[in-house]
Amino acid sequence: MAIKIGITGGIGSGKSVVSRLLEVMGVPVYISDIESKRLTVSDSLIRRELISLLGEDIYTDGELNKTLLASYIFGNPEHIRTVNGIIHPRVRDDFHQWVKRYDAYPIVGMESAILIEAGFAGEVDAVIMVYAPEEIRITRAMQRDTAPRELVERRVRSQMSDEDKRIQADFVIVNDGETPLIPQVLELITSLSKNIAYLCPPKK
Ligand SMILES: CC(C)(COP(=O)(O)OP(=O)(O)OC[C@H]1O[C@@H](n2cnc3c(N)ncnc32)[C@H](O)[C@@H]1O)[C@@H](O)C(=O)NCCC(=O)NCCS
Ligand SMILES: Nc1ncnc2c1ncn2[C@@H]1O[C@H](COP(=O)(O)OP(=O)(O)OP(=O)(O)O)[C@@H](O)[C@H]1O
Repeated sequence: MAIKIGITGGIGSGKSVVSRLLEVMGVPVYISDIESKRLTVSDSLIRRELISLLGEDIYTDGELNKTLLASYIFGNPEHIRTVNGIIHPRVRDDFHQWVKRYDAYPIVGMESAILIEAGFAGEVDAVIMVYAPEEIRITRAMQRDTAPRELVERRVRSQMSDEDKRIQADFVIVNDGETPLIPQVLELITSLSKNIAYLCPPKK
């Protein structure tokens, strides 16, 4: 059975960059942002519940109205809980199916900014935190999304602070733009591989 790692970190921390490096090194990664968007379109239960919560406008020409959903959830903890309660159970089920498909791999990953908040940390064997100071994260997200500071800060405030997440992580990758990234990812793989050897001793 594959070792499952969760890759987390706040908006703009560099999870996608780290996940890409892991994939290049042979670790398949389930990207929750992408898969949850796919499910909001393809899963009839999610569609039905989002329409009954937010009306028909939540889908435009069959596509999710991301602007409407984002303005509903970000900045309102009650709304975010309701929407997460509709989407996250289906993401969890989908991840279980995905893991079965990648069972031949020694290590697989799940990337989610809200791995801990969403309770997905319980689905993985180790939590990897990609850490960058908040101001760097905000600047990166503003540049990447050509988004105003206020919008990015609202999303930052919808997430657990990275300082709190860091305490719960098994392994921290620092992505502050100064500490080299690749050696840290290699160290992570080496340390996980040692655990695999320990858990699955070679057959004689
Ligand atoms: C609100 C949506 C439509 C906004 O889409 P958009 O393309 O503008 O942003 P994107 O998906 O790239 O999200 C950007 C970042 O916002 C943050 N974010 C997204 N959803 C959440 C959430 N429920 N709680 C806290 N932060 C979130 C993450 O850091 C994410 O990486 C989209 O994020 C969404 O459908 N969110 C609800 C589903 C969810 O919880 N996704 C997170 C992974 S399970
Ligand atoms: N070490 C770095 N040096 C320079 N730019 C970086 C570095 N790490 C990440 N970036 C850039 O910062 C932006 C945010 O990184 P990335 O998309 O990986 O963050 P993320 O944690 O996946 O964010 P989100 O939660 O919003 O999906 C991207 O444009 C990325 O190219």
